[in-house]
Amino acid sequence: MSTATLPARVDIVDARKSFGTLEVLKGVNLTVKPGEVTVIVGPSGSGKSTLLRAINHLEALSAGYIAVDGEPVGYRLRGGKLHERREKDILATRTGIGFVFQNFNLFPHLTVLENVVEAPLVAQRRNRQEVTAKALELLDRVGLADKAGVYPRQLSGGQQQRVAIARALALEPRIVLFDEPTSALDPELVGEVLDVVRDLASTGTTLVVVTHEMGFARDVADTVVFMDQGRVVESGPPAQLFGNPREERTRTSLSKVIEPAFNI
Ligand SMILES: Nc1ncnc2c1ncn2[C@@H]1O[C@H](COP(=O)(O)OP(=O)(O)OP(=O)(O)O)[C@@H](O)[C@H]1O
Repeated sequence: MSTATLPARVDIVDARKSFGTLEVLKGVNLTVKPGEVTVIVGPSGSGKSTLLRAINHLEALSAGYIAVDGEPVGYRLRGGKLHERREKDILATRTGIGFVFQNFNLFPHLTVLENVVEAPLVAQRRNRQEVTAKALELLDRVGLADKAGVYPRQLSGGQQQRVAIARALALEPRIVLFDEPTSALDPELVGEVLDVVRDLASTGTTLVVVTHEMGFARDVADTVVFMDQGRVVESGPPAQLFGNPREERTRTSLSKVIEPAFNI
């Protein structure tokens, strides 16, 4: 295995983010261990997506930092101080991080195969033949080998999201971030996407998943992180968070899902 595909570790250190006067992240500290699945849950507006986007530097933090394998995202450590990186360097970091968006974000004018090969060809300047072979392999893995030549509009939401996952994996990322990957889907399509994420989790890639799917959190997460109002209230194994939380706020918020999660 090349070092490019070794699972990454993420250290989030006192992460703060404000939009104008709205403080969305109020000092988040969290470590994501290599090869583990970390699932972030919490009420709407608690800052989950903002935190996830900051890992990929789609949002710049107002203070604190996030390091992927010890390297601060978007910044360079020099003389004990953080200096902002150039856009070119940020893009290079980003290609080691796969990101799956809520709304798939596929290019509508490109075929499925073209969507998957675009980033490795353009951002990573890899060999077309090698990238195409890998893309076809990935499409097969997400159950869409027969859809390589069609356009996103010809696919269901679940299929589009599976293409988006194949596209993220084509970058051979050290970590894949999922931002509510099933929330734009009809209920009957949620399972097919979660199955692909489950399969990926079993391969030992570092995954960070923001989701409202508590059954998924319970079954697949190594660590569940409960966020509320811009802070991590509590994190730990699913059995602790859902079954025996330390914090009253976790219990109150997750109590609605504890029963369904454990009595299936
Ligand atoms: N670009 C932005 N400009 C201004 N406010 C923003 C921006 N992005 C997010 N916010 C605000 O930050 C807060 C946290 O948003 P965020 O999407 O991180 O929460 P969340 O926990 O992921 O919520 P949800 O579960 O509803 O997706 C919300 O009040 C949101 O309106």
